[in-house]
Amino acid sequence: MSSADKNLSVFKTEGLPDISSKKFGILVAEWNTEVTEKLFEGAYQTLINNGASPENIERGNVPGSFELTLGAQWFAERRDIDAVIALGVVIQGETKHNDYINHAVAQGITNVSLKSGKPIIFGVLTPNNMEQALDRAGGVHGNKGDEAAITAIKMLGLYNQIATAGAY
Ligand SMILES: Nc1c(NC[C@H](O)[C@H](O)[C@H](O)CO)[nH]c(=O)[nH]c1=O
Ligand SMILES: CC(=O)[C@@H](O)COP(=O)(O)O
Repeated sequence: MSSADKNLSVFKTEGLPDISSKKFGILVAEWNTEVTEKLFEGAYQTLINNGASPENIERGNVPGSFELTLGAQWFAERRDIDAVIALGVVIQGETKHNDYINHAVAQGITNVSLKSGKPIIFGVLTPNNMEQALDRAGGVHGNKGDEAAITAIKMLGLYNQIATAGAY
């Protein structure tokens, strides 16, 4: 299913957990900032709209998407951070460089999530061109930042469910 079939900003909010005390790290890559800033705004506002406190959302900037993994590890190592959202836009160029970045970041973020036991959300667009990027940053296909934020919230809810069930 592609983004054309499932809008990134359309999701159910029933049954979401209380995140008023949860703390989020949001990493933003500094390449293609005309898009990454839209992703950040989407992620930030979605967290606020669903109960997060502004003082519990901490932003960090990284030079490029390749650095999202290490930034996510640094955030995840902090005891007060409950979830991390990693935002970037890697646009296909003339060479295979984008492939190497995309695979490295996807695997790296997965590894940090498994190592830390915390939700580390892959909010990275990997478009062929700028038009496709903008379509997924508040355009016709919604905002990847919205999706990343709601994914973080849902994973925190799943953790509560699983951890609570095993508490007795
Ligand atoms: N071309 C893009 C990059 N390239 C930079 C890398 O992410 C990295 O910072 C560099 O290779 C040094 O380690 N980054 C993006 O986020 N988006 C691009 O389109
Ligand atoms: C993903 C990138 O780093 C990309 O912008 C590099 O472009 P190119 O493959 O044309 O060198």
